[in-house]
Amino acid sequence: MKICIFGAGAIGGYMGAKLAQAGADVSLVARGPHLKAMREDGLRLIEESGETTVKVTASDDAADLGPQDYVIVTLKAHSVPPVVSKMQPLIGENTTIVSGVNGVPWWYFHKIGGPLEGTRLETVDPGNAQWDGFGPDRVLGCVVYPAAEVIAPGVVKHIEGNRFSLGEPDGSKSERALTLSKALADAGLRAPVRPKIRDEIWVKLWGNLSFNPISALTHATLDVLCTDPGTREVARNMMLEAHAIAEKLGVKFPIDVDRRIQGGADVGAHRTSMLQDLDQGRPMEIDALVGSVKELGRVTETPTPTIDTVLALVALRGRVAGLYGV
Ligand SMILES: NC(=O)C1=CN([C@@H]2O[C@H](COP(=O)(O)OP(=O)(O)OC[C@H]3O[C@@H](n4cnc5c(N)ncnc54)[C@H](OP(=O)(O)O)[C@@H]3O)[C@@H](O)[C@H]2O)C=CC1
Ligand SMILES: CC(C)(CO)C(=O)C(=O)O
Repeated sequence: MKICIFGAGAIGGYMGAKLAQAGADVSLVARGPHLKAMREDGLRLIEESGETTVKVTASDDAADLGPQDYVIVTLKAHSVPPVVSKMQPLIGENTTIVSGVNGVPWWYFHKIGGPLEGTRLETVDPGNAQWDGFGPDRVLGCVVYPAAEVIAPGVVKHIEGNRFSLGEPDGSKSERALTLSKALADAGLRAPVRPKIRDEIWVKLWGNLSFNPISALTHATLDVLCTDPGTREVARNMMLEAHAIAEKLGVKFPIDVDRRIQGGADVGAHRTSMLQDLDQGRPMEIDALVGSVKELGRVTETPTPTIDTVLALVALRGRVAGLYGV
């Protein structure tokens, strides 16, 4: 079974190293100095349990790797649409595409049923690049829980977590989902196949939607922004607006907003990924994490005044830094 990880940075590098260590037939698509280092010296993974270096097949050209059984996309959300055409050599008749990207996935309304079936989302899939270029039937949903970082070219530091929840858009326990789940489990990762992957997407999204832009605007860590009375209230209002949208879409939340905020506070003095991107001059994932929820507000005719306000502020912050909308 051939697995290609497209965008093998922090998350893709972590997953790729674990799969390679377990002897899976895995290849990585990356670029720049990180690719060069992985090719020359292997991929080094630093975990709490120790450090390992594994030899990997890596390229910046999908044509070197050929058709795959699974392509796991671990790019930042805004990096995917521009590379859909570059990914075509990886896609054969039965290739499954796993979307390991934060935020509202582009395939959200595929096989959801009801009047919104097939709705496309411009914020995450401008011009329908993924919908048309991959085809939604290939997609297996994924919620990424681990935290990791590329700390030097060719070196990935795992911070915490090993769960990649998988789920079919129609909720079925398909053969392709179970097969990938087993391959990931054999590599020491947790990959449960969920019947309602959208419910899990929303619980994760609750945090990314609110904590990430608030941290980028205030430079506060999670423990601070989740407990400061003012920013906690902003996060709470954003989450309640998102809750109203999600409920109209049939989502059932297993926890309430206060528990979700407490969960954020418990993570401690963590700088969210959006704040790290701002600090390090990398494009910010604003559309996938915040703009997409505003778009879903319009789709479901749900008011999103707090989300709109925070989006306007963080979008301008990103533009002023040259890291958004350029
Ligand atoms: N990191 C984390 O802890 C977590 C991340 N996530 C989510 O997972 C997704 C991936 O994030 P993360 O792993 O942090 O991102 P990274 O930026 O670390 O990884 C993406 C990698 O893809 C490379 N890349 C971009 N474009 C191309 C291209 N055209 N060809 C080849 N390589 C390319 C990037 O290179 P370059 O650096 O040169 O741009 C980078 O190495 C995001 O949606 C994120 O929100 C979710 C949970 C936690
Ligand atoms: C902050 C956290 C843990 C949840 O919003 C996260 O996923 C991120 O940093 O992007």
